[in-house]
Amino acid sequence: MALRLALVQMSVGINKMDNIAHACKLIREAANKGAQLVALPECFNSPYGTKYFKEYSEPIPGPTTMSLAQVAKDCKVYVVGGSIPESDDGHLYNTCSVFAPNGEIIAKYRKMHLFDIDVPGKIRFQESEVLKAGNRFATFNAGPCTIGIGICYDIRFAELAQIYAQKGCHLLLYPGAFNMTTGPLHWELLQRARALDNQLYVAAISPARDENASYIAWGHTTAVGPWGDVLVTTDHEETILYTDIETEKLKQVRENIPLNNQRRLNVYTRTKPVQSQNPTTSLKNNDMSGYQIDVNQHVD
Ligand SMILES: O=C(O)CCC(=O)C(=O)O
Repeated sequence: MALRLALVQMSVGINKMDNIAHACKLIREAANKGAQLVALPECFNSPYGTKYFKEYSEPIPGPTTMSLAQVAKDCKVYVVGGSIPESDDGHLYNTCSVFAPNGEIIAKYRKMHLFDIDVPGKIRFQESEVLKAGNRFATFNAGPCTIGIGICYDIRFAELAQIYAQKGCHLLLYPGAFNMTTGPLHWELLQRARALDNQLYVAAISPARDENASYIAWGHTTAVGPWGDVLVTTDHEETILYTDIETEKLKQVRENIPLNNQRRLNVYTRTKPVQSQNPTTSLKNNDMSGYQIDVNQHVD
């Protein structure tokens, strides 16, 4: 049994209500073409940028998620609502809501790894200046599939994908908006890496490129199979991509290359790190300071 997926690479402008209406129109179009699950890009109701998040933010439920709930119900499809700037209790989050075909919100995911990078002369972006990171995983079931959600920068963290694989996910969906610096080399590579090392499906959904925006998205919405193969991809214009998720494929790949029976967990046991010598150097949002592998340990 397969799940028909639609990945909506939509154009996003500065008018929030227009963005919402446009997303709903494209969801209807995808549903009419037979999609059972329709996924939107990161930050689809707002331009992407720290200066926009507060102005475009809203609570959940709010105008954006209520519109998506209605269209999910009208079209009887699952909707993965990309992400929006969410306001809650004085904080802002980058949040994805998921809607069932009856319009109910069945999952909510707040971006866990905030996009803070500095590539001198190319790009500096600090989401943590305005956003708070989420701390919860989000999975849901759609037909034969269990699906895990991450948002954009989250795809760089192999651990998140691995945890979702352990939770039984067949497909990981990453609404994202890579840029003209990291997109060309990293966007597809990261999707293939996460798919291949966990032997599952991965798809990443970008907004279409707007050359006049302050943040220029790479586009190239893509879906990758459990063999690491690109199933469907595109350039940077607005479009909807379709692909089928076949859970049986995971079984086949995992039988052919049985990584899950071959892991040497007893050799690479994880240990907690010692307390940082200088607490001021510990990273924001990294409240556990991570776990690290004890490289001196060996098992005879
Ligand atoms: O990791 C990257 O290169 C881009 C990440 C990003 O754009 C985001 O998290 O929104």
